[in-house]
Amino acid sequence: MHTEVLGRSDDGTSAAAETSADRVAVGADAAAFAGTLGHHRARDGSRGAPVAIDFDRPHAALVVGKRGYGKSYTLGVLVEEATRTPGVAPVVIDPMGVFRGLAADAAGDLVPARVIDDPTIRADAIPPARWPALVGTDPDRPVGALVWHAAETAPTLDGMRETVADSDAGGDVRRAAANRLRRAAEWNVFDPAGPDARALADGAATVLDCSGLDDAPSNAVAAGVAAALYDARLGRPSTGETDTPGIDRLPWLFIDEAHVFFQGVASASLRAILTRGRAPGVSLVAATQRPSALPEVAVSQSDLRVVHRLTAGSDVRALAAADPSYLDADLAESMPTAPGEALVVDDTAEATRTVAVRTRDTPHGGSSPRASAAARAIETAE
Ligand SMILES: Nc1ncnc2c1ncn2[C@@H]1O[C@H](COP(=O)(O)OP(=O)(O)OP(=O)(O)O)[C@@H](O)[C@H]1O
Repeated sequence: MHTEVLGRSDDGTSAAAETSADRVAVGADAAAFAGTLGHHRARDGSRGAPVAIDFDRPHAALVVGKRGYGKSYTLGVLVEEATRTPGVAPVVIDPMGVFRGLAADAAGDLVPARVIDDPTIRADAIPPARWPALVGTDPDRPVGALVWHAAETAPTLDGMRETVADSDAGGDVRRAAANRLRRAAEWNVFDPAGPDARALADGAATVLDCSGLDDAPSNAVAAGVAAALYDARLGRPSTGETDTPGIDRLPWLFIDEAHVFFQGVASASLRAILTRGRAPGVSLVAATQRPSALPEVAVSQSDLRVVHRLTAGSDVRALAAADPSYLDADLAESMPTAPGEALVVDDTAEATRTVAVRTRDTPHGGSSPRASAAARAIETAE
């Protein structure tokens, strides 16, 4: 049965800008650069032809849906497929610790993946202007201004703390800034050695487990990793580095609970990928149950939208704002009803498809614990 590849036009090209991926694809089997998402689902519920997603060109994708309808599960399917695609470097920001199963044994082809339990970034991966917000202070107040100055002066958190200690600001301001930076040090996410874009782009998927971190340090990790991957593809040194750690593979950054990151200090780095990532070949797949909490640019810049069931009017409206003319029915009326079912809006082919997303080849860790399952387990043990 013919596989339809979403995100790719009939002649095999996509709307995305030319990148070095073109060179990789020359003479190669185009199917190797597409990943199976599932099958077409007809109106009567019957299963149609396979549907794949294009991994040859960079894309900006959204996966949305209310709790329990398969958003994280589908993100996992996409990571599995990206990991099996040559020339792609998948990196997952995992705020809930539900993608750890990607590193377990897979059914079918290997899914080479590693989990990093304590992700770190360089302090200077966060632009100085964003340091005050990161540590919860106002850049227009003396404490925030001192934190900003420290970030401009020193590339490491230790160096920033020294700058604050040595400053001639008033005692209260100095103490308050020192306290903020001490708390940031307690997050244990700042390390002058990390992350290395080349290590992240060695071909295996990397899952950055942020489940032990609050929103602010999780945002710091996402911002630092996004900036490192973007800079590496541009072949320019990340802040503070002297060499140019270019990477050949095309990074795909997968972010679950994306609203947390678009509302935090990571937002600017994610927006940069959305608006300028195609030329250097950096892709973003953002998943959220609350599309209305994303900035408008996250919806308008996405060229692939995988829509699981959504019922809140504000969320449906946020997506409908990007509703293309080729979506023939009202988005609310086209909403999938069952978990694992999705409406895929493909701007490249200017088409929508109803897809039954395939089952995971690695264990999915997202289901909520259920009392009924616990009771059954206790009964079996007795
Ligand atoms: N394509 C699928 N095939 C089989 N089962 C699925 C599929 N998609 C979802 N499910 C089932 O639905 C459950 C809920 O999916 P998932 O954990 O992805 O929900 P979610 O929308 O991400 O919710 P949350 O916001 O709580 O993370 C999964 O644990 C799985 O059992």
